[in-house]
Amino acid sequence: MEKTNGGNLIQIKNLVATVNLNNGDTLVTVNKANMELKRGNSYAIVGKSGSGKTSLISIIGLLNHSYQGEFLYNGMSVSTLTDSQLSMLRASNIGFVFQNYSLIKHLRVWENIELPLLYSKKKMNTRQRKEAIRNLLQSVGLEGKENDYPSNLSGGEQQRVAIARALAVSPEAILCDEPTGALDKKTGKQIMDLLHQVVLKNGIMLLIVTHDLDIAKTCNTIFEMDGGRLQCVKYDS
Ligand SMILES: Nc1ncnc2c1ncn2[C@@H]1O[C@H](COP(=O)(O)OP(=O)(O)OP(=O)(O)O)[C@@H](O)[C@H]1O
Repeated sequence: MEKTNGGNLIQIKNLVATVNLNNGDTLVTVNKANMELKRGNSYAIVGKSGSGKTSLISIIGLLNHSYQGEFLYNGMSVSTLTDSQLSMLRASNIGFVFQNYSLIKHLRVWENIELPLLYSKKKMNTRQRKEAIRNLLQSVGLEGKENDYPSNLSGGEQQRVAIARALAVSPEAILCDEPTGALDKKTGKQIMDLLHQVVLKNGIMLLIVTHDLDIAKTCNTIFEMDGGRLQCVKYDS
């Protein structure tokens, strides 16, 4: 896919998402949202509980394809892609980091990081995967932990594994839903420092959803959601 479009990795225009409630009503979760998300930049979405943050990031992460409006990825309309093309685009280009780390408990650290490499279109042999995993562990400061199980690691260390797993496919975007939500303030700051360091180094677009304004302020741009409406409240040129 060609990487043009003025540095925009993702553009959404007048994006609307709805859910059908049990009582027959329709709830608008995302109401005419507009965003331009560029490579190498970081973005935060803040807003009250229920304001639509997760609904929006799920669409941007290609996890939910049910919306109206325009969604361009690398200048190409996502609505023209088939389900399998969307899955491949997501698996090969987007890394996810969640509040609860979402590691597979019965797999060792290195096996958790290996999983996206096995599903990506960027095929590697066993030796290349081992080398990639060693480099990834080094980049998140977890050398020597490759054979541990997630339950033997601290919360901060588990989130570092999740970041290494997100980085494994050399993604164009990393999307995080409350990445520091389960961590103390100091560890949360270390995780954000790490995220900013790896996205800058690799020219990745970082988008985080957070309740924590101090965490949001570490990003170039802050959006606020309120009742499904999205507004840009801070922008660094
Ligand atoms: N599948 C669904 N069925 C019914 N209501 C839904 C569904 N998904 C989302 N909602 C509602 O849509 C609104 C937006 O939800 P969303 O999870 O996007 O908010 P949020 O800002 O991420 O909230 P939080 O910060 O608590 O995670 C909420 O009122 C939620 O209850």
